[in-house]
Formats: sequence, C-alpha cells, structure tokens
Amino acid sequence: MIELRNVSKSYGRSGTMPALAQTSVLFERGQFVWISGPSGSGKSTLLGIGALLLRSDSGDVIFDGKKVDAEGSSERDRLRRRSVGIVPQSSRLFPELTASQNVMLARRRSSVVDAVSALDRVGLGEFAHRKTKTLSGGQQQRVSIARALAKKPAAVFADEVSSSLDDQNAESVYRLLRALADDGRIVVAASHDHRIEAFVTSRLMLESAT
Ligand SMILES: Nc1ncnc2c1ncn2[C@@H]1O[C@H](COP(=O)(O)OP(=O)(O)OP(=O)(O)O)[C@@H](O)[C@H]1O
Repeated sequence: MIELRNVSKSYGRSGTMPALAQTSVLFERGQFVWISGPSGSGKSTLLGIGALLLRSDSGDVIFDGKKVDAEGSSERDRLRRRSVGIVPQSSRLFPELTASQNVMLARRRSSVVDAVSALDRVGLGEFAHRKTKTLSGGQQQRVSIARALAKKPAAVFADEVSSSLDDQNAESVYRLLRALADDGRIVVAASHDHRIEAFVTSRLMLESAT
C-alpha cells in the first residue's frame, strides 16, 4: 500500500511555483489508478512523489506502513529500486539493442531467461531478440513495461504511456497495465488519454495548483 497524505510540492528557487497542493491518495494492491487533470495540474509531480523519485515539500508518503520521508535518501532509493517499476513518458529504449538486452539493463545481475520471461508477460516473448527500433510504438511501450517489471516490483508508475499510440496499440498497453493490477500490483498511470477509462479501477482528478 502506498499513501500520499496532504502532499504539496513547489518548484523554483524559493518554492514559488506551486505544482501540487495538499493532495491525498491511497494506492492499494490490485488497483489501476488513473491520474487525470489538465496540463500543469501536477500529474507527473504526483507520480514522481508516489514512485519515490521526488520528495514532497510537506505531507507524508507512507509505503507499506512506513513513513518514507522520515527515511534518509539512500533508504528511499533502496525502497524505490526494490519495489517500484517506472514506465517513462517516452520509452527511452536503446534502439540498436534487442528487446531482451534493453530489459536486462534494468537490473544488475539479470539473466536472459528473466528478460524473456518479462517480455513474455507483456506478450512479446517472440520479439525478445529483435532490435527495438524494428518494433511498433505500442510494442516499444510494452518493452518499456517489461523493463519496469524485470525487478518484480510491487508498484508500477506509468507517465503518459499511450497518448500517442493508435487505438489498437493503446488498448493493448492499457489492457496489460490492468492485468498487472489484477495480478496484485499497484498500477498508477498519469494520462490525458480518455481511452484509458475503460481499463482503470479508479480515477483521481487533479486541479491546477495555481
Ligand atoms: N522541474 C521543474 N521545474 C520547475 N517547474 C516545474 C518542474 N516540473 C514541473 N514544473 C511545473 O509544475 C507544474 C506541474 O507540472 P507537472 O509536470 O507535474 O504537470 P502535469 O499535469 O503532469 O502536466 P502535463 O499534463 O502537461 O504533463 C507545472 O506548472 C510545471 O510547469
């Protein structure tokens, strides 16, 4: 379980650019949560705080009953590395490497067998040895999800993963994210894309913090 309690975050040298104000949300295993809201409402910021990539200015982040902000940054990093898979906005794959090589880069001491198994999980086992530049946009996003899954995380945070994909590819990515939640993970996706609605279990709508 991951809980954000009254978290706020501002950017800028003296915190003059509010990005997220007094926001609370509970993410539980088995949930696929859609974070929606207008551009600039703080979706990526909230995602970054939940995924332990960003520190909030105030409020609490509670990860499996433990206040994370009370921990030092090395403990937070350790928790993130162990428990959180992150699927970034653009897939950030190495185009000249194969799908399995890209997945293997996610972890130290990873094996081809584990990488192929993660690719199987996203329906791409047969593409494991293809260079990612030869895959479609939707397939590349699924490789990116396999990379996030390689460490068997309890939670997956995805930022705007499918907005640019056609209906078929977007649907396959959303269906996959839902299946990961149905497996018992926490899945959180920030998105402008209303096609996600049919696949999520709940929605948090953000309003602009300014
Ligand atoms: N690194 C940063 N430095 C300064 N301001 C930032 C930074 N990151 C985000 N912001 C500002 O914080 C606010 C929230 O940004 P954020 O990216 O979280 O919103 P978003 O809802 O994800 O937006 P979008 O839908 O356009 O991706 C915006 O006003 C943005 O300009």
